[in-house]
Amino acid sequence: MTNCIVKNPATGAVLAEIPIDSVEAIKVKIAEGAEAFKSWKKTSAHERAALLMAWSALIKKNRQQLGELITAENGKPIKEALGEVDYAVSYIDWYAEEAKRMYGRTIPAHVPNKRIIVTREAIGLVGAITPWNFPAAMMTRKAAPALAAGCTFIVKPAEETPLTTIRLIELAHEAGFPTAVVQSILADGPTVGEIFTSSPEVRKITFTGSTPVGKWLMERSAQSVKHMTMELGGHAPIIIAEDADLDLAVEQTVIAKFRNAGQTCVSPNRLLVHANIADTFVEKLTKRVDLLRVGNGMDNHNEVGPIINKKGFDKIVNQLNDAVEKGAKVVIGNEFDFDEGADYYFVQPTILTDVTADMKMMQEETFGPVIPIVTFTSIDEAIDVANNTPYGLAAYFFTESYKMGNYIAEGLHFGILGWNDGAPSGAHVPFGGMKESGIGREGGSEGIEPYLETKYLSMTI
Ligand SMILES: NC(=O)c1ccc[n+]([C@@H]2O[C@H](COP(=O)([O-])OP(=O)(O)OC[C@H]3O[C@@H](n4cnc5c(N)ncnc54)[C@H](O)[C@@H]3O)[C@@H](O)[C@H]2O)c1
Ligand SMILES: N[C@@H](CC=O)C(=O)O
Repeated sequence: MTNCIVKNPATGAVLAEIPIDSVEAIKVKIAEGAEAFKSWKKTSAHERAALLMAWSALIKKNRQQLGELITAENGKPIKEALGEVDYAVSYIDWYAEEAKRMYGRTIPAHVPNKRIIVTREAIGLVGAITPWNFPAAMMTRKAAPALAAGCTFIVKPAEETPLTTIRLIELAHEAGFPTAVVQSILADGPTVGEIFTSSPEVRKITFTGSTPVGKWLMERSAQSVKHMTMELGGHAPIIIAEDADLDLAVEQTVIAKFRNAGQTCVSPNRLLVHANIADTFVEKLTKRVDLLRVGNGMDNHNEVGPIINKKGFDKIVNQLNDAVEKGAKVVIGNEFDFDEGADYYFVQPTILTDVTADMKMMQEETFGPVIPIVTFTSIDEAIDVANNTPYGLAAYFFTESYKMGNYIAEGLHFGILGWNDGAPSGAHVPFGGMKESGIGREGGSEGIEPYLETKYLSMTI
């Protein structure tokens, strides 16, 4: 591959053809990033904060253009894409503030004539790898804390959606960041993975993407003992307890599930509903889902965009066929609008009942607008089913009882919990997963920690 062909997933039209970086060119950029670290780490936190604020201002000024770029290359509805720009910039604003709070401490010494000072310093050059589903936010969620901490940064966006990243990096340079401090590279994943993991100059890898690729990067990085942040796949459950506010549960389920056509790491993949309210809930949910309009995200009326590519579409169809063959009932959906020649793929929002644990979608990430529903009769059973996955990213539950809510929250083994809340993400919270959903947290005061090392100085006075 010498060129990266970027397509509009809603139409299959080619948006851009961009030359990919050669291995040599990537190595040069890594060397430049490592060299730039020597002076960048010495800048003051206030100076770095000011540059982040200048970058944020330029992104806000270019909000509409960036939103349209996201919709063009990712497909999500323009309203969501503009929301993603705001979400992306909120990480920059947050870490512009956090840059100034990288506090150290002093430790009382064990003898009178010693003083001990603990400081935090930047790790070095960070290699970032990002997915296509949030081309702006997954990048700034890494770049902002890295730059705030004093690290230099080099990002490889997904081949499906590099245009947003390229534009964001241009804006960073326009804001005043030195060219070698924040860079992007364009090449296929395995090539960059190979280079990043084997480079002694890349001191940290921060990756958002699938669990198998994350595992591969971790294995390879062991050789040079790199710092790693892994934001990997998920298989979120929603538990609807018997006393849940069903209208609220329906509204929040729709928000959580159909954002980005279900192509979101925190998207619910299983809906567990108490048997006594299942019929009412399914009826209400179906009525609401029936209202969702599917189509090109540039049309403001559409709420569910296309699937990113044929590979993603085939996976969804395969899971649906498997479920139906094994006895699932289609309440709504399981319909498609696609054209392999033109290369676009839409999936109608789908609800399935009579779902069983042996169906593929109950174990694998679907990454599409599909809700499989299973029923339960006791909350302990629901918690066990919810936890029965190697993933541990997000989980949601709906109950009006504070006792029940706390009981469920304590029983769930997931990094992110939404109680009566289908949209728990934000720059100010520690986003991340347990088990095979990842290592480390992004966002919040926790999100800058992975870019810092601890050093202490012991002085005899
Ligand atoms: N936990 C989170 O915060 C989070 C956020 C968004 C997406 N995700 C996950 O990302 C996945 C969807 O994205 P995807 O299908 O593009 O994932 P993916 O792992 O195939 O690709 C993600 C990125 O990794 C690159 N890549 C692929 N193979 C590589 C390799 N061998 N070495 C280095 N880089 C490589 C890709 O080019 C892309 O840039 C889902 O599993 C989703 O849950 C997780
Ligand atoms: N949508 C997630 C990112 C993963 O896809 C978020 O809320 O940040």
